[in-house]
Amino acid sequence: MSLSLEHYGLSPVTGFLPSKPPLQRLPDAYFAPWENRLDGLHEALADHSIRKDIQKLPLLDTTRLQTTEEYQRAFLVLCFLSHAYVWGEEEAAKILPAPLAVPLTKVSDHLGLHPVLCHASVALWNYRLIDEKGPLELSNMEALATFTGTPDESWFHIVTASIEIAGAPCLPAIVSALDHVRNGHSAGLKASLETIETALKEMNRQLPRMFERLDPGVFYNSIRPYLSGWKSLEQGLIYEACDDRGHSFAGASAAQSCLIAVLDVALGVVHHETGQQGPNRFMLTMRQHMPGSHRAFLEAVEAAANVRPFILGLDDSGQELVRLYNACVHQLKLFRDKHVQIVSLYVVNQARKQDRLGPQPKEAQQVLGTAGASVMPFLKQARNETNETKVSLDEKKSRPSWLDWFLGR
Ligand code: HEM
Repeated sequence: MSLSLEHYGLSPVTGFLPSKPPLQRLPDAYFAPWENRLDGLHEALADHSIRKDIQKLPLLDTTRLQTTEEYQRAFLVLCFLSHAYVWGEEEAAKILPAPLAVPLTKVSDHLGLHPVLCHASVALWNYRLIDEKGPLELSNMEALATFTGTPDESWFHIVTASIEIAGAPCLPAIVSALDHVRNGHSAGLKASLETIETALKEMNRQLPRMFERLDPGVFYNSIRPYLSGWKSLEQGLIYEACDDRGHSFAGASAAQSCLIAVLDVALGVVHHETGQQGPNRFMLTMRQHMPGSHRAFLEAVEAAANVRPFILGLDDSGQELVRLYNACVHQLKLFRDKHVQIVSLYVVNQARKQDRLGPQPKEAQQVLGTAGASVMPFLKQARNETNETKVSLDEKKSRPSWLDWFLGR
């Protein structure tokens, strides 16, 4: 049976972004203490008054939240306040106070997320349309929440969101590609792959726009520290009045983008542990930082993934489909090429500048991302694995056929 995007709360137009712009405030005035504290967050961070303020917050009852949109807004507000609380003073906090910890844990459980900032809270649910009647595109978007109040940070969040928008047509195309393969409908599969290739090209056009208004120094020194999770805290973070143990959750990273993960599984790109055999554990962990319904969609596509085995089973008359399949994989590889350049500029070079690392490339490879990955070897391997997924006609002859794959399931 065909996968239904609607069933997973996804839109054929906006993809993993909500079909309507996110709430800008929680409508119930009961939640005003949270919303008021988020207003001017960067000013409170600049004058180091944030912890004192947050400690005065009341412990609010999340059962008053009604809709999914309200839960998403509450999650965003509580995540921004929590990261401001932990990282907002010279020494990181070790305990998240109950007025944040309790509602954040409840709201994140409801959404199928960990109680920590993630790609959904910084990019998917964090934009407004400048002209409400205007188009959903970068020039008409602004971030709802930032830590720094800088245009750079807003740009960082909305360029990321605009890549999700550019990739949205991939979702219905992936669903139809799975159906066409199941029905042996080559013409339909061709149309689906063409849509995916076009969308990936648009994603690749959006990604370098990051350079236009995001200053590397501002990103590395001012924005990035707030995106970090709790892995660098020796005992992890204790969520007061929830449980007694420390939690070492990863921070926000677009490695939690379900879009890229779903493109990988749909096209049959497999990622291994860096320099080793076996599945890439970091990428699997990132799935736990995707909203539960998005993760469920990813798993459903993964369970049904049939495009690559079908392509491998084609005879010489299927060359056009092989070419199209390779074109999609190539665009995904180009995305990772551009991403490696971005990470070199915004993370590795900045880390070197700070003298935390020596000038040797080998040492620079030890830089960790906000989600805790050792960056360069991991990203380059992911890029190479994508490239190696391309199919050559010679290779096809030595691989198991589509029928072998189907019978082996
Ligand atoms: C200034 C912009 C960006 C920087 C500095 C950056 C940095 C990083 C870093 C350091 C990692 C390693 C994992 C970790 O976080 O620990 C990573 C992984 C990743 N990032 Fe980004 N990133 C940026 C923008 C984006 C955007 C806009 C996307 C797509 C929406 C994206 C998608 C990914 C993906 C999918 C991974 C996992 C590795 C892979 O699948 O190739 N990144 N990024």
